[in-house]
Amino acid sequence: MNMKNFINGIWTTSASNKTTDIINPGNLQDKVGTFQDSTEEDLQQAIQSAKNAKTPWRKLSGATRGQYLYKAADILEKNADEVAEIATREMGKTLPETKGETARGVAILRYYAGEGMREEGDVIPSTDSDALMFTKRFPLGVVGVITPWNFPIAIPLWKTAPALIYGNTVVIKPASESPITFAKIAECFEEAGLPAGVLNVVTGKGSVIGNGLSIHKEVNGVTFTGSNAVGRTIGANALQRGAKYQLEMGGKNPVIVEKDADLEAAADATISGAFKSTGQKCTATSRAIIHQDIYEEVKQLLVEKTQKIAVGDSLEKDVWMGPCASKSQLDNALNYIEKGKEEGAALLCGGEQIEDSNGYYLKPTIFDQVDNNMTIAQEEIFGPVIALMPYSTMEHALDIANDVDYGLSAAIFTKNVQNMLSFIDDMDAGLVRVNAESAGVELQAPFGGMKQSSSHSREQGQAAQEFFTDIKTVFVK
Ligand SMILES: NC(=O)c1ccc[n+]([C@@H]2O[C@H](COP(=O)([O-])OP(=O)(O)OC[C@H]3O[C@@H](n4cnc5c(N)ncnc54)[C@H](O)[C@@H]3O)[C@@H](O)[C@H]2O)c1
Ligand SMILES: O=CCCC(=O)C(=O)O
Repeated sequence: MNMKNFINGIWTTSASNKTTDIINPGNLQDKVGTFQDSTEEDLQQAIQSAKNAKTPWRKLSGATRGQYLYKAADILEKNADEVAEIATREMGKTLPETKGETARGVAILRYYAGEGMREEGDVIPSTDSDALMFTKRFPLGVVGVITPWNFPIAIPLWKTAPALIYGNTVVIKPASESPITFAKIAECFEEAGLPAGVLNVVTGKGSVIGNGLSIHKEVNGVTFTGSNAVGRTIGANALQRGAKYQLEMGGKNPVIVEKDADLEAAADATISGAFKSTGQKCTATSRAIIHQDIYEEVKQLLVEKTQKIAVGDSLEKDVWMGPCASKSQLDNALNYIEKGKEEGAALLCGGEQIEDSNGYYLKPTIFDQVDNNMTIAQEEIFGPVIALMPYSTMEHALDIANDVDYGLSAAIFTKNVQNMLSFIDDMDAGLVRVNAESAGVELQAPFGGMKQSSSHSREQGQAAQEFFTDIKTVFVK
């Protein structure tokens, strides 16, 4: 597909007359399509069209806006196989994973469609007995949405759907690795009859289009998911001009395995958390902190299970782990592996690219003898690499787990209630999971990180209302 920008309800080519190719990272002969290498002029048109559409859209009832989302959900459900296959070909996640993600996208749309009928304010008793005091929520106006490639369906939808239902209009810049996936979703909104200008899609370089959204004075709010380096700049740009912003960024997520845990279940969850989606989830497990008494046993289990992982073309049946999403993702993971070896960690398995393959395939990798000061224990790798570390007491485990700049998600495996409670209270992470892997976000619950993982806001569930609306306190007498 040769994707165009979607501006004011029309699929439009960029003023640059330039496009960029998208190549399947699992099969370098497979050209998935092209996208527009857009300019500031294209972005300006998209923002203007979102601005023109914002008052009529805001004036519709929430229930009416919800009907568009319900229709888009039905169309996405009908097109699910096509959307999932494009997503797999663009960013390399396996087909069962992208099918699951498409179903999640449908559910996100339906959840927020229902939001159009739910309460949006509180009545607060006034000190004046003759007065009525209440709060009412209002949309921000034009919202800029900047998204990564690793959840190319769910993340754009968990931002766009609440933005729209609460009455905002949207200009979205999807990641350059997975824009066609979002074009397919935009087509669902188009087919659902969404009024022109309410949703606009502009592709291109992050430094031009993403940055442009963050500095444009007509963009009232910016919601970003991606790396910390980029997020910091976007936040600073938005703050400087007084726009609302929300940043969801990286993680360095631990799993703690206590000696009383079901070790098989813990090992399975560690493998799944670390290597599903080729380790490219913000919630991926990248550190396994294991009680010293069971360390060798768990290590053995992890290595045995990892050696059985079928790595290959994500469109093929029975493949469990696909390629890295791009050459730069592969190179980045390989650099961290080299760094791990240089700093003295011991490679237990993996650690190298799969030669003779037709894509960016990396063997799932486990490191032993990792010190928490090592780079591989501190920095987000965003690839299929896990570092194992032993601990002696629960306090020690939590010290190791918390000794990083990030605080997105964390898991523990234990049968001991006191350990569970200590973990829930003392683990600095926005998502803490007990006897479950570190990845796994539910659309109806708040999601976001502590420390450097987030701007301390939350996405999804009802929490999304906090970002996508402003509150007015109304006093009537
Ligand atoms: N916390 C979360 O919810 C969450 C979810 C998914 C991914 N992530 C994080 O995302 C990262 C991986 O995604 P990525 O590689 O796409 O991240 P990225 O920061 O490189 O890109 C994210 C988006 O920002 C755009 N961008 C790039 N440079 C920009 C600039 N100068 N100004 C404005 N926009 C710019 C990109 O084009 C893309 O659309 C990881 O760090 C991962 O942890 C976080
Ligand atoms: O990459 C970040 C999102 C993670 C997620 O959606 C999940 O773990 O389910």
